[in-house]
Formats: sequence, structure tokens, C-alpha cells
Amino acid sequence: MAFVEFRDVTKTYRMGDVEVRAVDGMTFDIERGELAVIVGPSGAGKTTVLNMLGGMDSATSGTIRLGDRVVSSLSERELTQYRRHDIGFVFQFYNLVQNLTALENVELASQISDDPLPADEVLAKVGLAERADNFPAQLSGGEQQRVAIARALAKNPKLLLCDEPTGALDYVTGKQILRLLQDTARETGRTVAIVTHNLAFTQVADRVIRVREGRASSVELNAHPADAMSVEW
Ligand SMILES: Nc1ncnc2c1ncn2[C@@H]1O[C@H](COP(=O)(O)OP(=O)(O)OP(=O)(O)O)[C@@H](O)[C@H]1O
Repeated sequence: MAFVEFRDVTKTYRMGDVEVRAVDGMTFDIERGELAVIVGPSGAGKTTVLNMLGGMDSATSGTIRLGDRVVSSLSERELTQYRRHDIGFVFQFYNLVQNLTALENVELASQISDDPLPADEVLAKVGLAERADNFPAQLSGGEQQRVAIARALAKNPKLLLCDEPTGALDYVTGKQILRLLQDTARETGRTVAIVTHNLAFTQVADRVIRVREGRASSVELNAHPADAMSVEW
């Protein structure tokens, strides 16, 4: 059994009389410790997949598993616990608390977790030991995204989910963040899933899940993933 299993999952949104099938029978696996990239054009269903994996949205049908948990069968209450303890989220626009310092932002996450990592150590690991007492507005976009990654990792999550994590960053900074995510998977054995429309990310991934019109059109393994700093887009 794979660490992450997505089996014949559908997600239908109803808006009045109109039904939108955002995910239409999607099936894929992700193994523990992999960096998986879920790639596809706008509207293909990528964010919906990530939200269902993270327990932020429920599937209309199908089965979603993480480890020994059947995420698609959890109650609302269990989903809250799942989001809190098992999942780390990284978003395009960082979503930091503006009136807390970098360190306090990371501490906030470790406080709600069962088994947190020391906030100062995680912040140092993403290269921001010197900026611990800075507020988000005093940090560059790349630094803010590092804080967001540290905040997600401090929860010691089973799965790190990233939605267009470099979408708001310039080219060089984006590559540095991609490398940080690649190192996170390689060095800590953590499972990382990135949703993006950027095809260059496929070179860096251990597993590439291509989505089209709500389905996984292909799933490929990369025998020799490129180093994030060497890819170009
Ligand atoms: N809450 C919602 N209500 C209605 N329709 C939705 C909702 N969320 C997503 N959709 C629709 O589902 C489809 C898939 O959306 P989704 O955001 O998952 O795609 P995406 O691949 O992440 O796109 P993008 O790269 O533009 O973010 C789209 O047609 C979208 O309009």
C-alpha cells in the first residue's frame, strides 16, 4: 500500500443548477519520502486535489488515504485533528500573521501540534536564524516563504502540501525555495507534494502527476531528478 493513495476520486461543486466536476475520477499514489509534483493547466483540478489531500475539502466519491488513515471517511472533528497534526500547508502568498515575528509565526504552529520540532531550530534550518525577530513586512518574499515553510515543518507533519509555492517569487528566489523543498524531502525523508503549472518542476520531482480536466493523465517516476538550482524556466 502506498503512503498516499488517491483512488477514483471525484469532486463536484454545485452552483445553483450548474454542476462543476472539478475532479473527475482521479487516481494516483505517492510513496513516503517522495517529492511529488502535481502539474497541469489552469482549471485542471490541482488545488482541489491538494485541498482534499489536506482535509480542507471533502471528496464527492472515491477514497483518499494517508498512511493508515482513510481521510475520505473522517468526520469533521477528525478532519480538524488531521489538518492540525498530520499536514503542513505552504501557500503562494505565505499567509503569515503580520503582527508576529518570524519566530512567533513558527511557534504558533508548533503550539498546536502533538509532536512539534523546536521552532528556533526549524527557522535556522531554512536559513533564517538571523531574522527570527523580524516581522513579515521586514522580510523579502523569499524570506517570508521560508518562514511559511518553517511554520509548516515545525508541526512535524506527515505530509507537506504546497500550492504554487514559488508563484509570487522572482526566478532566483523561486529556485531557492524549490531547492529547500527538495532538500526537505531528501534530508528529512518527509513526503512533499507541490501543485504547480510550472513544467520545469517536473525535472526536480521524484514523481510527476500530470492532471488534465480533473483526471491524472499520467504518473511518471524520475529515476534521476535534477537539482533544483540547475533547472531553468
Ligand atoms: N468552490 C468551488 N465552487 C465551484 N467551482 C469550483 C470551486 N473550486 C474550484 N472550482 C472549479 O473546479 C475546477 C478546478 O479548479 P482548481 O482550482 O482545482 O484548478 P487548478 O488546476 O488548481 O487551477 P489554477 O491553476 O488556475 O489554480 C475549475 O473549473 C474551477 O472553476
